[in-house]
Amino acid sequence: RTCVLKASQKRRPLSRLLEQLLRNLEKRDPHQFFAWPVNDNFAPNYSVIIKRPMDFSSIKQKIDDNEYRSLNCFISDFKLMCNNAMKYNKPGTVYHKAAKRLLHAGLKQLTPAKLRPLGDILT
Ligand SMILES: COc1ccc(Br)cc1-c1nc(N)nc2[nH]cnc12
Repeated sequence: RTCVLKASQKRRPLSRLLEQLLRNLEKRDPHQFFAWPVNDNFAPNYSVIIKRPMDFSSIKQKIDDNEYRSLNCFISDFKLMCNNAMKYNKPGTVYHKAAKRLLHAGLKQLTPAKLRPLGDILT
C-alpha cells in the first residue's frame, strides 16, 4: 500500500519552515506594499535605482523552486526587500516607514531564540 502523504507533507522540511515564516512576515504588511513587485509606472525610475528588486511573491516563488539553501538566504531576501523600499523612498514617506517597521518586526521573529523551538532542521 503506497503511503499517500498530504501535499504539504511532501515539501522539504526547510521549505515548510520558510513558508511558515513567510506567512508570519506577510501579516506585518497590512497594506500589502510588499506583496508584489514594485511597478515602474507607480514608482518612476524604480528599476534604475533598485538593482535587485524583491517582494513577498518572489520569495514565495523561490521557496517553491527550492532556491533557498538556508534560512540565512531567506533572511537576506527579506532584508533586501525592506532596504530597497528604504532606499527608493525618502524617510518620512509611508513606504519608508512601513519598510522600517516591517524589517524590525520581521527580524524579531527571526532571532535564534524564536527559531530554536523549530528544531534542528536549521542546522
Ligand atoms: C508594490 O509596491 C506598491 C504597491 C502599492 C502601493 Br499604493 C505602493 C507600492 C510601493 N510604492 C513605492 N513607492 N515604494 C514601494 N516599496 C514597496 N512597495 C512600494
